[in-house]
Amino acid sequence: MTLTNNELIKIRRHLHTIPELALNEYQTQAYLKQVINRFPQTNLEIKELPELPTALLVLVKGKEPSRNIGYRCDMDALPVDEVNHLSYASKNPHVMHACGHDIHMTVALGILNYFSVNQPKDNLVFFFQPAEESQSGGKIAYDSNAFQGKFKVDEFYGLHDNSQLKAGVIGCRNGTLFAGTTEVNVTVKGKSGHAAYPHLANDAIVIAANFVNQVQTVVSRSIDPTKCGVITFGKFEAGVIRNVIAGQARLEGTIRGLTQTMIEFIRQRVLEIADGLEKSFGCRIEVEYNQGGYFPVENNPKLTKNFIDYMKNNSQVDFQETTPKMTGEDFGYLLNKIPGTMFWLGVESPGALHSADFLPNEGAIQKGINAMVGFLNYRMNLEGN
Ligand SMILES: CC(=O)N[C@@H](CCC[C@H](N)C(=O)O)C(=O)O
Repeated sequence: MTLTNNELIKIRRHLHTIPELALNEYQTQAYLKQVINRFPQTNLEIKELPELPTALLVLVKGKEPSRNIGYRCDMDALPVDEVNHLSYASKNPHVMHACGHDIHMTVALGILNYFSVNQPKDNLVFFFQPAEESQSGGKIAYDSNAFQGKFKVDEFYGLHDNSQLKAGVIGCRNGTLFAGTTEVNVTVKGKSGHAAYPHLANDAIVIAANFVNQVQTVVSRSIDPTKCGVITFGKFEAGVIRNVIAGQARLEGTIRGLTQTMIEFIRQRVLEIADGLEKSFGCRIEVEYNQGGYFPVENNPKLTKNFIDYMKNNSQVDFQETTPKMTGEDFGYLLNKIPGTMFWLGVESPGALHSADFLPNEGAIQKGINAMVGFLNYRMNLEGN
């Protein structure tokens, strides 16, 4: 059976109702298996990973394989409360597919469905990856030897949806597509006390507020204005009640750069600022970093040239060359180990990625499938590359 556009949309909508956070994608995995089990099984083989139990690897055996081509999509969602009133809105409280991974999985299923019906020349390895938003599922899979033996991958492709591109547009560039990131957790340890006696306490909220303000100068004052860096703190927790001075504050954020050197420079400046504030406020500030697999996403020059040439010269594809973006992706880790290409699929949403009103245009799904099926067929017939 070949999935129709209506069936693809039903699949995407079902996935949208069952969003799950990183490493908890059990309902999602069960549903993916249910869909894949309806495809012709002759050339398919499914593998699960004990080290990453919600992942799914699917091998499509080729007719005359000369290589294994990987296609990766991510499965997890975000802790966001959906505001769109949709018949297929999230049924899992406080969790939403606000980054479009439901679209990513549907496109992957569409491509997999096509090649389960039309046997490819090469072997194809589909990787349904948990934990892209945090915890680096791609890194866990690679480090636990997921891509070995029959499931070895010689080159990897993957997409991310883009709310700013028109629905169905394929965007890409050679070189760096996305930034590398480092998660940063900061704990400010002051001294709690009575709101009326600030001189006897050491207010962690005041210190943390100073910290947030001072780190803004790293990007604006310490970095060459022609280069890119980001520091965002998305979470700030402190205090228990209005009339007790908070003794502790905790911040969670992300540091980003287009190169590893930039990321390390920002990390160093943040430590220096924390050090300075410790001295001036007489407190303790603990800074922890975790880069995991969020390396800059570096597209392979040769494979990406092939990809862009195909997309540009195909009259059915609306292609746009894009600039690097400060979004992160643990596909950067896989591309650091295995050559490949990441690209954008336009979904033209009124709400941005990661926002509660993210609403991708589903017209992008079939276009993304067609573009990638066409590219994979072209790639499999390219000799000597
Ligand atoms: C495409 C996208 O939005 N990816 C996430 C990746 C998160 C990386 C890591 N957890 C961090 O926050 O640094 C992004 O936020 O860009």
